[in-house]
Amino acid sequence: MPDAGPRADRSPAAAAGGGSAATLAVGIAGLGNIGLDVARWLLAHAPAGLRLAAAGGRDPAAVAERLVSLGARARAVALPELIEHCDVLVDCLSPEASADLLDACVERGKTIVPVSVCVLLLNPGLLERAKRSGTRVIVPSGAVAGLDALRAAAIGELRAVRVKTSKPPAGLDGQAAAGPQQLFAGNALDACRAWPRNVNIAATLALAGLGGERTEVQIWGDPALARNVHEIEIDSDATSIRIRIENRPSAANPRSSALTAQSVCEVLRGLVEPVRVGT
Ligand SMILES: NC(=O)C1=CN([C@@H]2O[C@H](COP(=O)(O)OP(=O)(O)OC[C@H]3O[C@@H](n4cnc5c(N)ncnc54)[C@H](O)[C@@H]3O)[C@@H](O)[C@H]2O)C=CC1
Ligand SMILES: O=C([O-])CC(=O)C(=O)O
Repeated sequence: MPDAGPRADRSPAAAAGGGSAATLAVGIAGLGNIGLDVARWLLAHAPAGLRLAAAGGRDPAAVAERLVSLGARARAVALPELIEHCDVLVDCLSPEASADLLDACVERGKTIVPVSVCVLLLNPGLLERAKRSGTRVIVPSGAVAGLDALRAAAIGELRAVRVKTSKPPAGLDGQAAAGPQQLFAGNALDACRAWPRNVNIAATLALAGLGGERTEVQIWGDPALARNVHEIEIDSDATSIRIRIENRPSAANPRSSALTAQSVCEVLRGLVEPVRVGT
């Protein structure tokens, strides 16, 4: 194995593309529902090697107030500056704001963890530029399960990936009907265009598997549901998988499942934990 030399930095910060400090500085863009949950976890439970260094938003004064209310000593900055203050940028913005931030960050050679995955599917140039510049993009599993097996199946002949998302009306901009109602049927690209805040899991499945054009998506509103339900079918030459996920909606934003923030925390934990379980 080639010797990396005496100056090679093997710290978590270096592995994440950041500086040489022993502690990874995490920046959170958007202290909304998911961003706040991730911040709370970092403040209360972050493993050694991770710290909340900064948060950014449209209004830095409002971000500063939120940080104070959490008892955090992290910096509050404007969004474009956030990347300067962290090794890992967790992007918890809604899609319309996330596109601009990711565009500014993909050439900075740091690590980005974006939750609005539809933005990546709709702008494939972002991932291409990130690859060229050595910017690491870690797409969290978010509200979906089964990506480990999907990625493994994609090594072989992946034949079909289908996802049916059903949410209570409050999770779908209040679309109410007397019974279950189909709101969309088509591919993941068109689903992301039409429902960018609601089908990030479809975008994630598409990136891991068959791509946006071949990943089949249905969206249903169902007033009888109390949870966000995702039914996934994966067929390949090696396996047939059926997954049913029943996610508790977040109290602060019923569109987003509580599992999403936990998934981001698990990504962050994985950056500093030597032991990894699962693909
Ligand atoms: N990957 C996944 O499985 C999932 C992804 N999501 C994505 O996560 C996103 C965030 O979810 P939540 O935290 O629940 O939403 P939220 O609405 O509570 O938070 C959104 C944040 O974006 C900020 N923001 C919105 N527009 C902005 C603008 N123009 N400029 C600057 N900041 C702006 C808001 O101030 C807020 O801090 C969702 O919009 C959705 O796209 C949601 C659920 C699952
Ligand atoms: O949180 C969920 O259950 C799914 C969701 O909103 C998304 O995929 O964007």
